Amino acid sequence: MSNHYAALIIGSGQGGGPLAQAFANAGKRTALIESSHVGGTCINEGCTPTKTMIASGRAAYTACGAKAMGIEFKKSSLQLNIETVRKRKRAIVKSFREGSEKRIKDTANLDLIMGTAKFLSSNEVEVTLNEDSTKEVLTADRIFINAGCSPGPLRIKDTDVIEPVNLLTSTSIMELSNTPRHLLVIGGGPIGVEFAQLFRRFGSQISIVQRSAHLLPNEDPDISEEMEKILKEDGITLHLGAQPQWFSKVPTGSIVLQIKTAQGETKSILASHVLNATGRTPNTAALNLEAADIKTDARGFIVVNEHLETTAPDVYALGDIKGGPAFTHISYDDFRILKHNLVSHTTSAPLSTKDRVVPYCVFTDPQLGRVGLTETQAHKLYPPAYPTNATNGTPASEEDLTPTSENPTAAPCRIKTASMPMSWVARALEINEVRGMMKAVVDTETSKILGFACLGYEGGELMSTVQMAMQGGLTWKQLRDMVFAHPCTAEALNNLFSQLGDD
Ligand SMILES: Cc1cc2nc3c(=O)[nH]c(=O)nc-3n(C[C@H](O)[C@H](O)[C@H](O)COP(=O)(O)OP(=O)(O)OC[C@H]3O[C@@H](n4cnc5c(N)ncnc54)[C@H](O)[C@@H]3O)c2cc1C
Ligand SMILES: NC(=O)c1ccc[n+]([C@@H]2O[C@H](COP(=O)([O-])OP(=O)(O)OC[C@H]3O[C@@H](n4cnc5c(N)ncnc54)[C@H](O)[C@@H]3O)[C@@H](O)[C@H]2O)c1
Repeated sequence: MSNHYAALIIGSGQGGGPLAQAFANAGKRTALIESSHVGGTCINEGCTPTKTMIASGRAAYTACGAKAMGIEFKKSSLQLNIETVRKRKRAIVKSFREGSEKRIKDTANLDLIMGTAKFLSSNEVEVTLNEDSTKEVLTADRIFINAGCSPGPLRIKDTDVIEPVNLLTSTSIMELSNTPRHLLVIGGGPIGVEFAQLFRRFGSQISIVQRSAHLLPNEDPDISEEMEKILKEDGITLHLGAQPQWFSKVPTGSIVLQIKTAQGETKSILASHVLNATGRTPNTAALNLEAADIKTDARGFIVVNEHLETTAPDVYALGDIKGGPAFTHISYDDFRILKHNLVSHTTSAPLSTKDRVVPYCVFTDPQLGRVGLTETQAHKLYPPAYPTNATNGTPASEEDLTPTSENPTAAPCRIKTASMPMSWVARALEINEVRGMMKAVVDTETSKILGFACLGYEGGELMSTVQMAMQGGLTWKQLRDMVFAHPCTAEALNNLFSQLGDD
């Protein structure tokens, strides 16, 4: 059998699996190489298991809040059975993975090869097979890299004093058979906040140490502050703007992290376990990218253009390994772009990643659904025509922005925002889910909605509703005046956008 393929895909992540099937279904001989398990991070270690476990956390939260809704447990107290949580998580992961594996194995023209790929040149890959460590050399007309990312190293001094079983990653934490007594979460990104809240609900004491001034630092500060308020209400201790110094251990066995606080003071935090949630690094080490002259950026991510082409001819990268937004739906959209451009061969213009809308949802409870520009980003994109106070960084006042004979070009800022607490939403009050807020960013010149955030119950769903409106070209005025079914959460959009005026 020839070792030459029309398409060779490295990694069966959220883009790689479907892309392999698309080539094979188009009659192209295709190989999909996977070093670990089919389905990649999302199914095995990312979205699927975390959201399954978070649903258990939600059940605990709801049960604890049931009394306020008039439902009381009379005989037994509430207890966590982590073994059941873990079993349920494993079963769902297994069913998703086996489903993907079956679809791939049932596809004609597609060889699934379990092993680790390494470039020998831009059209030659050596695979070390998992089964017996033998090596095979494969060649291909086109090669696609969908090898993803892994938890990055924890760059704090004296990390080695922590017993390996107590130094957790987003993967190992989901396999614990006991909940940590005190979990110290380093990093306040999506992984940090989701696990912090989950394990708080499972009964752990939680501290988060976040280097930047806010959790989820890419959000507007008012959204991050609302998230911080919610997590504090849940009993989580936050150390924001804190610089971790070094780890040590006390005779009782507890781990101690010394931090410099935002105020410059030294503080010690005691913990039983540490979760490293400081970010993920691309899986490029095994790939020998130099042999194919595939360039990476300063952080090690593969450099691609808007058509996902790397610096090597006929070699493409998709998903997290190319940097940028690291989400399942983005990896899948990369697949759509490549399929359109290289498999479907439609006569329409090639698709690209340029100006792609990137929605996402952080699965805390309540969720944070976000799409489009934040207020901070919108102001950068559309600065006021006459930012009088730019020198001291404060926004120009209405007066400063009124055209006068001295300042004829003065113009008000075209960006406006509307926000309101979830406690104003009838549906939220009825179901006793009033935590959070929603916020929209609009362009007053075009009436376009530029961005939307909902930190609220099922916030991802409301965000998706607004996303559809944005992508369909609806204006904020149309949403302000649209008839939504009462009492759905979406009817709150009438109230939110009414704040921007009734003309
Ligand atoms: C804890 C956690 C929670 C997450 N939650 C969400 C969420 O709720 N929503 C969301 O959109 N995203 C979430 N993500 C991110 C999401 O999982 C990724 O963005 C998504 O899986 C896309 O990954 P990918 O397609 O780039 O590759 P991956 O899914 O990472 O797959 C890469 C595959 O390549 C294989 N591989 C690597 N190197 C080689 C090699 N040399 N040879 C052969 N095979 C190789 C790997 O074994 C892996 O199977 C989460 C991530 C984590 C870690
Ligand atoms: N619901 C979702 O969509 C979801 C959930 C989980 C993960 N993800 C994806 O996974 C990716 C990785 O998530 P993540 O949270 O690990 O990474 P991240 O890079 O988003 O966040 C890491 C945070 O850790 C902080 N940090 C880094 N080093 C630190 C240190 N030494 N001390 C204190 N703080 C430190 C950073 O300031 C940053 O805010 C995300 O980009 C996201 O796209 C998505």
